[in-house]
Amino acid sequence: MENFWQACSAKLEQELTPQQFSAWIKPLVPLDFEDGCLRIAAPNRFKLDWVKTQFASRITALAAEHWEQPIDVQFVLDPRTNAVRKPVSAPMPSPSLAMAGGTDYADMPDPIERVDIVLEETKKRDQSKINPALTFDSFVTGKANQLARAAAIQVANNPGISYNPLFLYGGVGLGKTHLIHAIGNQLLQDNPNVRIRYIHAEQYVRDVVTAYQRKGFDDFKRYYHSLDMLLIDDIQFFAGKSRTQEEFFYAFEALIAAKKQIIITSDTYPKEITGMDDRLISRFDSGLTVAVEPPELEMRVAILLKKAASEGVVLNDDVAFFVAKHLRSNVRELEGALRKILAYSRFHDKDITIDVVKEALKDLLSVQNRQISVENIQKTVADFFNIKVADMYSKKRPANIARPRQIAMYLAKELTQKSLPEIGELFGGRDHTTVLHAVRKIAADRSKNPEVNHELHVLEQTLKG
Ligand SMILES: Nc1ncnc2c1ncn2[C@@H]1O[C@H](COP(=O)(O)OP(=O)(O)OP(=O)(O)O)[C@@H](O)[C@H]1O
Repeated sequence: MENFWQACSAKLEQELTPQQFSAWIKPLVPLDFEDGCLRIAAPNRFKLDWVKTQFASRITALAAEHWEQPIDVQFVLDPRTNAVRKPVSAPMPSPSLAMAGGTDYADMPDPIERVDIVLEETKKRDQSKINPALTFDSFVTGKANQLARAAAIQVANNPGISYNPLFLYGGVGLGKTHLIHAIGNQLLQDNPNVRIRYIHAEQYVRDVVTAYQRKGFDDFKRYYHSLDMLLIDDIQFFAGKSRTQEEFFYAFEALIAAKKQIIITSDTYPKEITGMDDRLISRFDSGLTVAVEPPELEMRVAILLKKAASEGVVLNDDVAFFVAKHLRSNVRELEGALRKILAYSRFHDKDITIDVVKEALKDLLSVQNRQISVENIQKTVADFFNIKVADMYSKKRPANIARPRQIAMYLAKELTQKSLPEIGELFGGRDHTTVLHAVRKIAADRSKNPEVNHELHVLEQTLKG
């Protein structure tokens, strides 16, 4: 038995990382071997459960190899630990771990060991660069992101199996980074030992440059190729960086072949990324590609209410609607506005009313309104759809003109203070019912069709500058 355990330990030491080996294998003690049954003791219930789920099959296989027959390997709680087991009142893990779920420490008998494990998990979490605050729980769902969220949950539950790579794309501040951190958090919660890494593409480029300067590509490769999950954010930053793309290609191939999960975000869908190697583009599209759309009004309201509640503030619905109606571009902008409102109301010791919001967001709202005139909208929409500005006021009605004109009317109603008759006047003296019809039609299309929503979002962003 001793011989087997020595050989088995040596083998596992080669196969595992030093941290894994010393955390999980070193503390195991072989107890006895009788009638083809080997009993191995773990020092506490936490390690026992972990070893059973993670390493039992490998150790059983090594035992069968050693004795050249099937061996019944049983993992038990170390009897000596049980004898000295006392009630525990050790400190709980750090709030960040608790927030993200983390391990259930209640069963751990030894306070020192408990602290060790917490420290080890904290170190792993730090290395992973996963932000514990960005979880599925704190992610508000709506039409705009429900598909992306469903895909993210699927991947978090079946990493490396369901969709690989998962490619999330969408405009700035729409929650892509949040979602991929949420996947990472769930994985770390399910298995604190998982080797996972979040990296922004710009950092990856810098790492490639450093590896190049220090001739350290072997270490670089070893590290990235050994991960269980790689989360890479804003991959459009790889554009034109051929050496980075080459390295990433190797990492991609190695990870996918080993059924390790890759998750990528970008500001646009794979084929639209410029300056990217074709073989990478085709690989980005080989798993599942999902868009994260700009949030619709109800979702913007829900986000404001949730973010305010997490700050301990109950926001009135009318206030949330006012803010959501005026700030349409993205969630980051909403968060910034909320921070301003909360700071303003605290500083002036005032309740949060619409008037207070108008005051607090004075600059932001005036920027929103200042640049946008109906003429500006007509020109931008005409450019976008490649028609003449004159077609905005003309009586012509072919679809390629009528639709952009309706979109321009909708945007004029949404983004300016003009009334329906005023807008009608500016569109070649049309009746206000024509404008109303256009506004309703485009609003309905927007709520049903993510592509229309995306198109309008692009136009709004362009108009807001
Ligand atoms: N659905 C959501 N629910 C709650 N918070 C959200 C949601 N979407 C975005 N956020 C928050 O908005 C901020 C911006 O989101 P995030 O950084 O994930 O955007 P992004 O799509 O990655 O943008 P970029 O392309 O600029 O990196 C973050 O603080 C994030 O937590």
